[in-house]
Amino acid sequence: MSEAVEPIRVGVLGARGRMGTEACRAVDGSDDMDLVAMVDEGDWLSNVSGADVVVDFTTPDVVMDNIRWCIDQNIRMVIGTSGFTTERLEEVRGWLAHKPGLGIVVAPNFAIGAVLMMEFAARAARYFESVEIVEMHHPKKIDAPSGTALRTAQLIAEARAAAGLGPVPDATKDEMAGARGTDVEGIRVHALRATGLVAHQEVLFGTTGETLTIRHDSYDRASFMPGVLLAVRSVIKRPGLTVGLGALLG
Ligand SMILES: NC(=O)C1=CN([C@@H]2O[C@H](COP(=O)(O)OP(=O)(O)OC[C@H]3O[C@@H](n4cnc5c(N)ncnc54)[C@H](OP(=O)(O)O)[C@@H]3O)[C@@H](O)[C@H]2O)C=CC1
Ligand SMILES: O=C(O)C1=N[C@H](C(=O)O)C[C@H](O)C1
Repeated sequence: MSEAVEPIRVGVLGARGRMGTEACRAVDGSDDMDLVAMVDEGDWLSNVSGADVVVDFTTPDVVMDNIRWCIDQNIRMVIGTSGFTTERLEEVRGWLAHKPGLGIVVAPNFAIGAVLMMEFAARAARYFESVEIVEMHHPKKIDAPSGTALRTAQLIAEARAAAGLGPVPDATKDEMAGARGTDVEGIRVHALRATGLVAHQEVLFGTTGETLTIRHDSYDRASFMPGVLLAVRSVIKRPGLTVGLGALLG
């Protein structure tokens, strides 16, 4: 006789937001998960204390407090909220060092196509002297550049450094503020906002006589949900900090 497996108890932070609403629906529709708490601004964070895993889709200004609290309560987390600079990731890694066995997944983008776009960009980076990132989102997005663009820039910067590439060539001397985007670890990132968009990104590489453009489009937030569920299932048996969904895809 096989033993019955207990469902994973999941709490969602930012539950009334665009992503939180979708995540609650996806968790609720999963046979192996129970949605045990839906928390939004103004609700008690302690409502998630019975959860095995907390999913966070809030805002960059509150996510670090949420992480600190969940780590203190020994609750695993799956974090989709943006704003994770290298410094923030290091801070979370430091907190987790005191809790061996506890796992957190920070995924800048849960869409499979976006994960591949980042991987392909990291792979291409060493072959092109020039690279710029253009991220395009709906106008209700409060942060810029996007978490996906930040992560892509980090990965490209790492790959360039490993290949011994110098700075991206750019003769600009006379610049109106913002015209050349923002500098993320030496990579120029441009953020566009327009009604009708959901989440889109292009990475443009250039070298002598050719360019390569890698583009990903999410047209619907449903594109993120298989990745969210995969991360919830994975974090149960994955201690430490995992950055990006790539490591969970096999
Ligand atoms: N990793 C990924 O694949 C994806 C990540 N994202 C990221 O997820 C985040 C959320 O995006 P989105 O759903 O569009 O944004 P929304 O603004 O729609 O949702 C955020 C929600 O969090 C709530 N909130 C704010 N503070 C708290 C708090 N302290 N505790 C609990 N809830 C709180 C907000 O409430 P109120 O409105 O009342 O302030 C709001 O309901 C963003 O950082 C976004 O970039 C988005 C899509 C995909
Ligand atoms: O706010 C959004 O919508 C999105 N946020 C994430 C990000 O900042 O990269 C992921 C995706 O781009 C959608």
